[in-house]
Amino acid sequence: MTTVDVVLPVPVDQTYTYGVPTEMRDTVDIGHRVLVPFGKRRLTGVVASEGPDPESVDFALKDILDVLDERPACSEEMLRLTKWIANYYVCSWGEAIKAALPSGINVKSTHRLRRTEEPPGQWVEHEQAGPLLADLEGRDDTTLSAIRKRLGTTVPLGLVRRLAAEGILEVNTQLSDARVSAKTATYVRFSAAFQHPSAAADLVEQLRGSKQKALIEALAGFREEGTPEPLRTDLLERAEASHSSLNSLVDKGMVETVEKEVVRSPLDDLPDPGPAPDHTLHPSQQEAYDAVARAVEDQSYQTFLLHGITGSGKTEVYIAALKDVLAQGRTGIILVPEIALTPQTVQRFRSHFGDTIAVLHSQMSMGERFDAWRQLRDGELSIAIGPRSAVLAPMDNLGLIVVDEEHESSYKQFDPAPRYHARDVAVMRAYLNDAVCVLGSATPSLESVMNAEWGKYTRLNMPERVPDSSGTSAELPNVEIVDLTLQKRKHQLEGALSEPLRAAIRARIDRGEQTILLQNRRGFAPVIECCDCGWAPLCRDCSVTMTVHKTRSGGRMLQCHYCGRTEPTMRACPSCNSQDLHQIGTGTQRVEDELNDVFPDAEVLRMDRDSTRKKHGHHKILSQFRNGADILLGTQMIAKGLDFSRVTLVGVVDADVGLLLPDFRAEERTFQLLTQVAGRAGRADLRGEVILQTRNPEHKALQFALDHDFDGFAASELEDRKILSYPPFGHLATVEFRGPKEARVERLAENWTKALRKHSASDVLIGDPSPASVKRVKKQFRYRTVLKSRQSQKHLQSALRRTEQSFGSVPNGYHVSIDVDAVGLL
Ligand SMILES: Nc1ncnc2c1ncn2[C@@H]1O[C@H](COP(=O)(O)OP(=O)(O)OP(=O)(O)O)[C@@H](O)[C@H]1O
Ligand SMILES: [Zn+2]
Repeated sequence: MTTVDVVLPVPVDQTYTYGVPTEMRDTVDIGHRVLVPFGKRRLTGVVASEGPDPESVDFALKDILDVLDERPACSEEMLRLTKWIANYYVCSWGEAIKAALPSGINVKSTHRLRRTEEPPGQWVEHEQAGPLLADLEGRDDTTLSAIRKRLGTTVPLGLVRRLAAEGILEVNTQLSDARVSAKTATYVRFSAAFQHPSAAADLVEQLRGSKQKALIEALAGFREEGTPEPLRTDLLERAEASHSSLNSLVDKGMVETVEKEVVRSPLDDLPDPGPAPDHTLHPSQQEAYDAVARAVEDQSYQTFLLHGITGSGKTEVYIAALKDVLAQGRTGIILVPEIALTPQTVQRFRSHFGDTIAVLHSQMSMGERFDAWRQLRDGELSIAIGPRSAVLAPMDNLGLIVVDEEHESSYKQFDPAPRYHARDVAVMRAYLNDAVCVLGSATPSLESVMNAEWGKYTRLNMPERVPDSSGTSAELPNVEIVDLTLQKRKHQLEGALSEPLRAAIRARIDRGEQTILLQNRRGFAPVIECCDCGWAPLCRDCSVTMTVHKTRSGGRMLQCHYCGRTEPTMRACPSCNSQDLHQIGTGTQRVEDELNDVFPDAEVLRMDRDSTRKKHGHHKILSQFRNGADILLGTQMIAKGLDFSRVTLVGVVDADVGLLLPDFRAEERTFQLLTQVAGRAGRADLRGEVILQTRNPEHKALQFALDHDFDGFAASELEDRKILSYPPFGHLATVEFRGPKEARVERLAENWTKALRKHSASDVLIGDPSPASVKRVKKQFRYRTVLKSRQSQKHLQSALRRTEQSFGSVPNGYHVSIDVDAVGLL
C-alpha cells in the first residue's frame, strides 16, 4: 500500500488519507494501528482501507510515522460493525473503534507545563486560567492530566496554548508509550547440550562455585517436579543465588534464559467452579434448544427471543447451543448484565468450558483486560463472557451471541459515545457473521416482544420451571400485597417492616429457610430535614438532597448519590438552629438495623453498592448466604439470576421506589424488577412466598406482577405506548446539553434545537429543550431535547447528523451528547 485511509479518534465523520513511507509498505495492512501527524498533534488511528493513488491526490500528503501492530488490532468485520455503530448511534467511526479496543494501548501525548513569568492580572482573574496558574505556582513542572485531576475540571488545551504564546507558560509535549502491552517474564532452562538428566550431576562435579552448584541442583529439582523452565525469580530464590552466579552459568553455555509472555488472568483468584452438572434437558428446554440448534447447524443468521420464566433453566439452553457452536470450530459471546451480579451464571459456564473462556468484567486491571483481548483476537480463547462491552470482543468466526436478561438497561452505554445498546449491536453482529443470536429473559423488553411479533425475531417460550426428579415443576411463588397505608392507619407499622412480613421472616428463621429482601435504595435515609423550618441539605455541586449514610463507627454522614461527595451531618439546622432534625425515608442500612433489632438471633447480610466496593465483594456476601445466613437484604443487585434452593420468602420492603418516576419506562422497570425478585423464591422443592409492601396496591405493574402475568402486562403497556408513539412503536433520541453556566447551556440548547428543527423531516417531533430532572450534576447544568419519529429511525439519525455538522463546534467546557434509542429520560 502506498497510501492508506485512516480512522482517527476525533469527533469528525470522515477518514484521513496518509502516505506510507517505502520501508513500511510491507508491514502496514487494514486494521493495523498507525501513528500519524494530525495538526500539531500525533494520533493513533486505525487503517480502514487502502488509500487512493498518490498521483491522484490534490493535497499535500503527509506520511504515517509508524505502524504499531504486527497483527491487525481490528478485523475487517470489526471495522464494518463499528462503522454501523457510528452511523446508527450518530457518533464518529473513531469513537466506535475506540470502544472496541482495550484502553491503554494507544500511544499518548503528554503535555508538561511550567509557569515562567508572573502572570498579568487579567489572567489571574480569568475563570479558567486563574485556578490553573494558582495550581502551577511553586511547582517544578507537571502534566496537564495531573492538573485536571487536582482541579477537578477540564483545562482546555487552547487556553494552555494561548498562555504559552504569551510567555506565561512553558509547554513541553512528549509522546509516551502505550500504558499496557503484553507482560513478559524471564524463565531459565538447561541449554540443549546439557539437557540429559545425567548432565546435571556432571556439571555439579565440574563447577567450583557453591552458588553455581546450587543453581544447577535447583534447576534439576524443578525439572523433576515437572517444571523444566522455572521463572528466574523462583530459581534464584530456591538456590539462594544471585543474578551474577546465574549469568556466569549462562556465559559458560550451560543454561539459557528465555523471555515468555505471562498471561494476567482475573480467574486466578476466583474459586474453582467445580464439575459441570449433567442435566438432561426437560421438554420445553429441549424444544427451545432444538430450534436454536437447527439455526446453528445451518450457519445462517437468526435471532431468537427466549422467554423463559424465572427458574425455567435458560442457562442450560445457552450452554447446549454453545457446545454445538464450538464443535463447528466457531466462537461465542455471552453477555450478562454485570459479572459481579451473576456469579452463578458465570461459574456454570466455567464449569463446562473451563480454560477456553475469557471473563471480562469491570473490576479487571488494564493489563488483565489487554491479555484477554489479545488471547481472544489470536484465537487462543473461543468464548467471551462479560457485560455490555463484551459484544465488541475481538473474535473471528462467531457462531453464537447470547444476551442474558436482555431487558436490562445496563446494556445501554451512556457516556462516552458510542451510546450503543449491546443487545441491538449483538443482533447486528450476528447478522454480519451469519451467526445466531439468542435474547433471553423472564421479562423481555417490549421492543423485543414486538420484534418477535413483527417476525424479525423467532419467539421461544419456556413457561414452566425446571421439574424435580419426580417430574413435577416447582410452582411460581404465591404473591401477596401488604397495603402500607392501611397498616399505618391501624397503627400497626412501627418501622419499615409490616407485621405480616415480620411474621413470615420469623417463620423462615425458625424453619432454617432463607429470606431475600429487596429495598431498592441504599444508605440509611434518603433525606434529613428540619422539622421546624423544612430546611434540607443539598449537594454543593448537584441539584439533589444528600442522603444520610451510617458510618462504620455507627455515626451518620451525608453523601450525594450523584457525585459521591460526603459531608459530616449537623447537630442543629444551619438555617434556624433547631435541634429537631428528622431522618425521612428508608434505605438498606436502616432496614438492616431494624432486622438486627427485631431478629437478634438471625444472620443478616446487606448487599448494595456500599457493601460491595472491594474486589470480589459480591462474591463474599453470596458465599456467606450460600453457607446458610438467614436474610439477604439488598438493592436491585439481589434481584438477578440468584439461584438458592432454600430461599422460600422474598419480601419487597417498598415496591413503590421507582414506580412514580417521570419516565415512560418506569412501569416496565418496576414490573421487571418485581417479577425478577419474586422469581428468586421457591425455585426447588420448597414452595415460595412473596410479600410486596406498597402504598399503591392498585397499580398496574404490581397487579400484573401479582399474577406473574407477563403477557397481560405487555399487552396493556403496549397499548399505551402505541397511543403515544413511544418505542417500540416510534423511535426516540435525546440530545443533552451540558456546561458550567446555566444561561449558556440554555442558549446552546435553544440554538441547537432550532437548527435541528430546520434539518428534520416532517414526521419528526421535536420537544422544547428543558432542564433534566436533576438539573445540575457535578457542577454541570444539563438540558435536554427529546425527538421522536413515528416512521423511521433514519429520519432522526439524518437530522441529528446534519445538525451536528452544520452547527459546528460548541464553546470550550460545553458539550452536546446525542443519544439514539435513549433509555432513562430523566
Ligand atoms: N434440565 C435440567 N435438569 C435439572 N436441573 C436443571 C435443568 N436445567 C436447569 N436446571 C437447574 O435449575 C436451576 C434454574 O436454572 P437457571 O438458573 O438456568 O434458570 P433461569 O431460567 O436462568 O432462571 P432466572 O431467569 O430466574 O435466573 C439451576 O439450578 C439449574 O442448574
Ligand atoms: Zn453531588
